[in-house]
Amino acid sequence: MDTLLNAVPETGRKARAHGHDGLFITFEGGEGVGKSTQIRLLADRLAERGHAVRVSREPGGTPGAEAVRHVLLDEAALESFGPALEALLFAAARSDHVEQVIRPALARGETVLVDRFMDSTRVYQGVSGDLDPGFVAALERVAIHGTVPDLTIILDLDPETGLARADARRAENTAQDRFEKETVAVHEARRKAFRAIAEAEPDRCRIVDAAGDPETVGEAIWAHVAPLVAANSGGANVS
Ligand SMILES: Nc1ncnc2c1ncn2[C@@H]1O[C@H](COP(=O)(O)OP(=O)(O)O)[C@@H](O)[C@H]1O
Ligand SMILES: Cc1cn([C@H]2C[C@H](O)[C@@H](COP(=O)(O)OP(=O)(O)O)O2)c(=O)[nH]c1=O
Repeated sequence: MDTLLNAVPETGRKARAHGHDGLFITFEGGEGVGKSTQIRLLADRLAERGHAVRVSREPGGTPGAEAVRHVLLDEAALESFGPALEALLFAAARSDHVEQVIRPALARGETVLVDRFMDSTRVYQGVSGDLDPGFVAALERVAIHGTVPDLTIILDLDPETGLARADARRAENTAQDRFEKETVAVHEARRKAFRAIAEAEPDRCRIVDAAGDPETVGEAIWAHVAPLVAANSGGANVS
C-alpha cells in the first residue's frame, strides 16, 4: 500500500498537465460565508473578459460524485458514519471529480472554480473529525493526484452570521444538513482551522473577509485573482 501511495505524485503544480493550463481556484470556508455567491460573481467577471470558465462544487461535479454527495448529506443514512468513512467517501468523490472534470478542463486552458475542495476535508473530517493527519494527507494525495489549486480563497466570517445567512437562504421546508446543525463552537473551530491552513500555505491561500456586501467581498477576491489571470494570459493587462 505504501508503494502505491508513494506512486502518487507529491502535491504541487509540477504534476499538472503541461502547456496552456487554465487556472484552478477553490473557495473554502464555513456555512453561509458566501462561497456560491462569490463563485458566481467571479465566473461572470471572467466570462465578461473572454475567459472560458468551468464552475463546479464538492462533494459532486460528476454523476458518481453527486451520488456520493447524496449519501454523505442524507441525514437518515449517516448517523452511524464515522469521520474515516466520510473522509474516504469525500476522497472517492474528489478523485472522480478531478479526473473527469477538473484536469480535463485545465488542460483545455479553462479557468476552473470549485466550491469546496481538499481543505474542507482537512477541516471537517480532519479537525472536526479528529482524524490522523497522515491518514487525511494520504487520502488527499490519492484523491487530487497532484492537481493542487493555484489559488484558494478562504472566506472568513463569524459563524453566527454565516449560519444566519444559510438559514435565510434555505427554503422554509429544507432542513439544515447535518454539518450545518452542529454547535457554534464547532463552526468556530472550523473557522480557526481554515485560517491555520491559510497561514501554513500563504502561497496558495488568501483569507478574505466575507462580512461586507457581496460586491465589496467580490472586489477583494478579484484583487487576488487578477494578477494570476494576467500571468496565465501571458501578462495581458487585466483590470
Ligand atoms: N456578502 C454577503 N452579505 C449578505 N448576504 C450574503 C452575502 N453573500 C452571500 N449572501 C447570502 O447569504 C446566503 C448564503 O450565501 P452562499 O453564497 O450560498 O454561501 P455558501 O455557499 O458559502 O454557503 C445566500 O442567501 C446569499 O444570498
Ligand atoms: C467538500 C467537503 C464538504 N464537506 C461538508 C461541508 C458542507 O457542510 C457539506 C457540503 O454541503 P453544501 O450544501 O455544499 O454546503 P455549503 O453550502 O456550506 O458548501 O459537506 C465536508 O465535510 N468535507 C468535504 O471534503
